[in-house]
Amino acid sequence: MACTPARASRSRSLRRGCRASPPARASRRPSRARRLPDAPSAAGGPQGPAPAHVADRLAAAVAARGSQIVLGLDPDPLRLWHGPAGGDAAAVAGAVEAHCRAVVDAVADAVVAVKPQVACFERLGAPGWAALAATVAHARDAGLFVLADAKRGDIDVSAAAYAQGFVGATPVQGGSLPGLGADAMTVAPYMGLDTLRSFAAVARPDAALFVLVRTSNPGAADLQDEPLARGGTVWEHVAGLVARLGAEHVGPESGLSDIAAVVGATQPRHLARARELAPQAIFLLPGVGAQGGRVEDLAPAFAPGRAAGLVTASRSIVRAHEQVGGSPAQAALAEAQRLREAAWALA
Ligand SMILES: O=C(O)c1cc(=O)[nH]c(=O)n1[C@@H]1O[C@H](COP(=O)(O)O)[C@@H](O)[C@H]1O
Repeated sequence: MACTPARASRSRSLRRGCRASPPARASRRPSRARRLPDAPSAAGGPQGPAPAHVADRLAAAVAARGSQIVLGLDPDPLRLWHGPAGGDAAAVAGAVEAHCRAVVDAVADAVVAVKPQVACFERLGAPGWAALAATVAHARDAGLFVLADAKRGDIDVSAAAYAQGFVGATPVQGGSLPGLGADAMTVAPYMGLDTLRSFAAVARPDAALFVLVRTSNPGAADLQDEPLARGGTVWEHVAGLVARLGAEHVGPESGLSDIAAVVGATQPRHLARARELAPQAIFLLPGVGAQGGRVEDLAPAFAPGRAAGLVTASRSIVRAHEQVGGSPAQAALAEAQRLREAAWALA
């Protein structure tokens, strides 16, 4: 089929299909930048075409949906909304998928993204991966940005393979095989900047990386807070690397980069310094609720704008009914809405 300008302008996917693609292009996942803005916004109406840069796309979605909340999906087979799951891996994975679909359906109106914790699916083997893929597709159909929480890190070739699996595609004879199709993935920085570059080479231009900078767990202090001989701490150095890599690809509309930082909400005293070191990075803020963090303490994260801070919560939303009673769906939506309002009031 001939590639006309009109056809090529319809979508980024079509544009890709119409141009001569070098092999490196084949390693990138098929673009689905159009999905988020066409989804119903929190205010109700359909939105216009999506910006091209992933951070601009996310910022547009935050504005359209009126939410900076990320729904964490960490399904535990013994604590599913429809009851504990048992049987073989296929049966348990089926129950996990049904649970995740129900959770997404319940809270989609109050959140901008989902963050499936991939270990919770991978532990179920091949059926678990299928459940993850179905959950991702369901979240995308609900208009949500998808952040695969994989926390990968490895040397260049292996980093590329991980990235192809989550946010890219794998070049094969005669074409490429799509990966999971996530908009972003979490990565660990401790193998160095060259490995982050290898992830970024696959993720760019469509997907984002969320780099662990200062995590929410108590043991984060063991390594990340260690002082460096030349001054500063390990995590501050990582924040600098995030800023350096991110400065290469900043969204023209949002001013935010495609290299984001994970900064735990449990130690909010670090936020102002992190923001100083990485002024254009989107911050993912885990640790609210079950780990003791409070949205009210997170204001420095949002200094560059509303989309610069994403508050992620898993247990406090999905298990809200265990605290307040009532139906799991209603309790989850109420908690997600409470978080949304608290975060929105800060920016
Ligand atoms: O990258 C993450 O999402 C993450 C980073 C971090 O510093 N701390 C942290 O708890 N998480 C994730 O957040 C989820 C737990 O969230 P809660 O249930 O809300 O505490 C798990 O999937 C963790 O892997």
